[in-house]
Amino acid sequence: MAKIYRDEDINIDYVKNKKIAILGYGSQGRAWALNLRDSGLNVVVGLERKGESWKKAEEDGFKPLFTKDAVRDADIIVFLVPDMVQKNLWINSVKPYMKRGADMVFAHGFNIHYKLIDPPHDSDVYMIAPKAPGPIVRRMFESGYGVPALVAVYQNVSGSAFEKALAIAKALGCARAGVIETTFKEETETDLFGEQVILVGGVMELIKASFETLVKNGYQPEVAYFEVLNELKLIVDLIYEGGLVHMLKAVSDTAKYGGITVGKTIIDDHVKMNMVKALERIRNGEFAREWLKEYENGMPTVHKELEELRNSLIEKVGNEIRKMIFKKA
Ligand SMILES: NC(=O)C1=CN([C@@H]2O[C@H](COP(=O)(O)OP(=O)(O)OC[C@H]3O[C@@H](n4cnc5c(N)ncnc54)[C@H](O)[C@@H]3O)[C@@H](O)[C@H]2O)C=CC1
Ligand SMILES: CC(=O)[C@](C)(O)C(=O)O
Ligand SMILES: [Mg+2]
Ligand SMILES: [Mg+2]
Repeated sequence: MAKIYRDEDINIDYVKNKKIAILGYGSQGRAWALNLRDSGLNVVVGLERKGESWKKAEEDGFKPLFTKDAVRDADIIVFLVPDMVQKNLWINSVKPYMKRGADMVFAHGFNIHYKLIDPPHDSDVYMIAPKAPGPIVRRMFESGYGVPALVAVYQNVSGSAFEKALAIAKALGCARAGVIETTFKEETETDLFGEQVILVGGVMELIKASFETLVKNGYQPEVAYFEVLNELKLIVDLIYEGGLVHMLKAVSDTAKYGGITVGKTIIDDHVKMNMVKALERIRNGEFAREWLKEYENGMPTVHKELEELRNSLIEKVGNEIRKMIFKKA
């Protein structure tokens, strides 16, 4: 079994008096900046322009700086802007201004693994990848818990890159849950696989397909919404709390039998073959190349699909239902 590091295994002193520049104040950036500050670390937020993120950081009590000023005397530079943006930020606003030998830190291995960024040879390069969306990283920290994270070292010039990665993971609250060592390759490939095949892509398409099937066959959209979307969270909560058997114990025997037998006919060998194909495209770099091109063309596919989703029945019905059921009685 993989070694799981927890708070008591980790010494935060490795990053205690270092100046940490958090570049970006979005999903992960805000969570990192706030959690690290609350853990007593020296954080500065670096941004490219005085826009929404700048305002948000100020509201949270930071004094943001332009990237080049934030990195000038930083010991640790954390890249928390979108993956497709990191290369340009690195070339234009970090590399020419950073202190020699400053650490380069990532929350996902994409830019290093696919060689978009070529880090200087005298820098430690490591990663802390929280396995949760940014707002949850913050929410769990505030409630005294944490989300799990993976840490990895790509370059260890100082000899203490791994210890620093663990220290940051602890300051993020992740070692309250558990921190596991991985490589940039393993984190990048499994993270992309997870989000494409289940977390984002798979779950979304299962929800859409089952909703459409019910509605097309004459059932009320509201009934379909409760069945395939709202209750999904409640079932996943049971799996999260206690595993698959725990969930199966909570549902009826009818659901157990139906789920066990029919589930396999839905997620059949053909679907598993598609999963292997998706993994193959991640491993051979085909997905990364395609995504880079999509990004360079202005993300036409992403915009088109989001627009279609916004106008879809499941979103319209869901928006109305959520207004009702999340309103305090
Ligand atoms: N979203 C998440 O919960 C997770 C993200 N990650 C990783 O964390 C990193 C950051 O991702 P997110 O937090 O999702 O990013 P995000 O999309 O929330 O980042 C937004 C921030 O980047 C800035 N930004 C956007 N475009 C920019 C540009 N062209 N130049 C300079 N700054 C720009 C924005 O002003 C904002 O401050 C990525 O490597 C991602 O893979 C890892 C785990 C989960
Ligand atoms: C939230 C997370 O871990 C993801 C799905 O991998 C991501 O946002 O890239
Ligand atoms: Mg992830
Ligand atoms: Mg991801």
